[in-house]
Amino acid sequence: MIDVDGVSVSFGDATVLDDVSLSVERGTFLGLVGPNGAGKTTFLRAVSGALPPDAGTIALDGDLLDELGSKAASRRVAVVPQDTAVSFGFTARDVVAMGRTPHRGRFEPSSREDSRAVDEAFARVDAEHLAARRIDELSGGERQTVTIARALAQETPILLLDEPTASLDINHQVETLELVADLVADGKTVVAAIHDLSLAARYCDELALLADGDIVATGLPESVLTRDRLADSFDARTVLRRDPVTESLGVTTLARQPDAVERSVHLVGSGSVAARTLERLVGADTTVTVGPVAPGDALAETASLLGVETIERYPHEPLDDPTLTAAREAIDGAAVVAVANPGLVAGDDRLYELLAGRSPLVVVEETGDRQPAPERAESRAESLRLRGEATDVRGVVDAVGRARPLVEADD
Ligand SMILES: Nc1ncnc2c1ncn2[C@@H]1O[C@H](COP(=O)(O)OP(=O)(O)OP(=O)(O)O)[C@@H](O)[C@H]1O
Repeated sequence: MIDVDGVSVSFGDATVLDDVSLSVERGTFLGLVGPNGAGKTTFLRAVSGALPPDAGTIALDGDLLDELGSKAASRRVAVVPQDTAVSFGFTARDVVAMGRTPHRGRFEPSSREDSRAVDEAFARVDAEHLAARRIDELSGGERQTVTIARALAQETPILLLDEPTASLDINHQVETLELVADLVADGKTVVAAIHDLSLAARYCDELALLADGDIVATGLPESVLTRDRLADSFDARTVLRRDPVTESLGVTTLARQPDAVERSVHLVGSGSVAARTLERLVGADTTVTVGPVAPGDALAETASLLGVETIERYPHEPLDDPTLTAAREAIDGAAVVAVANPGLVAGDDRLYELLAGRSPLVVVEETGDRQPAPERAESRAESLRLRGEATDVRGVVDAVGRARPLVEADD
């Protein structure tokens, strides 16, 4: 068990960890998440004993770390650091054997016990084929595997990993975290700094969110990762949903818009252009309403994930009166109306009538992705384009910010 109590660490004037407390039960996989520079590496270095804190205590299974001595601490905690320094000329086996140093006297040769631990570590990470290779000739991912093997050869009850998946491809990310989860199932206690929140939520038993020098939340992934907390800690707008395959929490980060545009926008349209338009508008802090749109459409699904108020319509049927009234109110109430896919929208007579005199209007479409529309709809779409600010999806926030009512619409 790891007990961190009131730990503070400063570098010069900068306080990186400020009175941080955290307990990790034995046999737990704890994911340390938080923005760049939050202090995750510093926290791991403090727990490993490499960086004595300025204040507070760290205890491993009840023993104070600063009273253990470095060799005894190295028999309790192994570290897989973020940047693996390349030891030129050493073989992978030499590197893994270095994990045995805490178990030997200073000038003691390696024992049969050491050899067994090294063999087992290679077997555990399925990397026997790398043992004779030179470490400086391995790929980043292979080197990472060897570094994990070195930590396993250390045979410690606690393992700390600093961004273990950072340099790995998607298969190796999952393989590495599967391995770590197996080690935890076998009784190891693991703390890992992980940037990928979806992977962290999928594999970790618990998460600790570190931001502004303190742990702002700990607990089950779904209780720690909330939209509001991610907005506060990462300054990110996110969509959270349960992954249908893994059933764990998936986190999608919306594109951050440089400037907030605090205008109310009503978005009419359908399909992926409309969905991506919505993503950008929500990312820019506009107050958006959506519709009418049929359930199951990409726009409707995105609106539901983003918690955006949506007017629904029956698919493949003319707009009924209540839906039309709701749409008229939303369109009249918004500062700007955005139309995504004007060719499709203009094909709907009643919808087109709602939009025809509306100003200001932003018309969003992707060149090369224009929906072929029947002749009449195409000429109406052209009139919408002429009346409004025409833009592609990437430019929509700027266009909404610029859009001003046409003078004739004020008459
Ligand atoms: N040895 C050091 N001397 C001075 N400042 C340091 C030192 N180590 C870390 N810092 C500073 O402490 C802060 C936290 O760094 P740390 O590496 O712990 O963050 P992190 O959460 O691991 O970041 P990242 O996600 O980018 O890896 C940063 O502002 C960093 O510049």
